[in-house]
Amino acid sequence: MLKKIVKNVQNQTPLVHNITNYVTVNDCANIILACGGSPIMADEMTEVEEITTICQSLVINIGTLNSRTIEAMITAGKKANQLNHPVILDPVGAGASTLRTETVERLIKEVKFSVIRGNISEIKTLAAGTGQTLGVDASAADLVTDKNIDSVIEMARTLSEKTGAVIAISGVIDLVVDINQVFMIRNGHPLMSKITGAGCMLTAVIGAYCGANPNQVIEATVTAICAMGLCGEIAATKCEGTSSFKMHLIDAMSTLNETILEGGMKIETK
Ligand SMILES: Nc1ncnc2c1ncn2[C@@H]1O[C@H](COP(=O)(O)OP(=O)(O)OP(=O)(O)O)[C@@H](O)[C@H]1O
Ligand SMILES: Cc1ncsc1CCO
Ligand SMILES: [Mg+2]
Repeated sequence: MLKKIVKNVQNQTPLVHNITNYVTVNDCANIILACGGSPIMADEMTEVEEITTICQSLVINIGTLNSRTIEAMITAGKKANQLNHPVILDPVGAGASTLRTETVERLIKEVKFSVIRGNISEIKTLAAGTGQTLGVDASAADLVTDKNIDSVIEMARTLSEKTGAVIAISGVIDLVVDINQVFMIRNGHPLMSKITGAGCMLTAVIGAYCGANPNQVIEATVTAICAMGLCGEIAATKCEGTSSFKMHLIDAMSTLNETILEGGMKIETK
C-alpha cells in the first residue's frame, strides 16, 4: 500500500498549489520537488482560482497571515472543494493571536479540508481553544507522551468528526486520526525542531502525496509523515549542524524510494 502511494507521487508529478508563509516558502517548494511533486506558490486573489484549477491539491498555511491572503485562501479553498481536490491546512501559530485563531475558525467553516496538520498546541487550539502556544512552536505543557496519548487521540477524533478532515499531529510521536482509524508514527529526529519549517515542509509533502492519491488521503498522510521523519533520521547522520541538517533533509527526500521507506518506517495502529 505504502509503496504504491510513493510510486504514484513519483509517476504522476502532482502539481501542488501553495498559499503559504514567506519564512519557509522556498523550503516548501524544494521539498515538494524532492519528493516528486511540482510546486506553485500563488496568493494573488485575481489568479488563485485558475492556479487551483490546474493543480491536483491545495496547501493553505497561515504562517504569515494578512488580510489580502486570507481572502485568497477562502477563494482557492472553495474552488478546490468544487473540483474535489484535496485541501490541506497548516494552522501555524493558531492560538498565538486572535487573527490566527479566528481565521482558522473561518477557514474550517467555509472550506472542507481533507487534512489538518499542526503541532499539538495548534491542534489543541482548534479542538478546544486551550493550546498553550509558544508562537509557532508547540508548548512543552502540551506535549504528547505515552501517558496522555489516549486523551489526545480522543480530542483529535472529535475534531475530525467536526471538520470531516484527517487530523495529523506532529511531534516526537506523530498521530494521524480520523473517525475510524488511529496511526502512531515514531520516525523523526529532535533536530527537526531546531530548524524552522520542518512542519511547513511536512504539510507541503502531505499536499503532494494527497494530490497523487486523492482517494487514499489518510494512507497518503501517514506515508508522507513516515517519509519526512525518516529523512530527518538520515539527515541527522550526515549533518554538521542545523543548516546542513536542512540541506541533508532535502537531499534525503530527493533520494528516498519505497525500499528505503519500507526498511525505516515505524508505524503502529491503535
Ligand atoms: N523531538 C522530535 N523527535 C522526532 N521528530 C520530531 C521532533 N520534533 C519534530 N519532529 C518531526 O518534525 C516534523 C515537524 O513537526 P513539528 O511538530 O516540529 O512541526 P511544527 O511545530 O509545525 O514546525 P514549524 O512550524 O517550524 O514548521 C514532523 O515530521 C515531526 O515528526
Ligand atoms: C517562524 C515562522 N513565523 C511565521 S511562519 C514561520 C515558519 C515556521 O512555522
Ligand atoms: Mg508549524
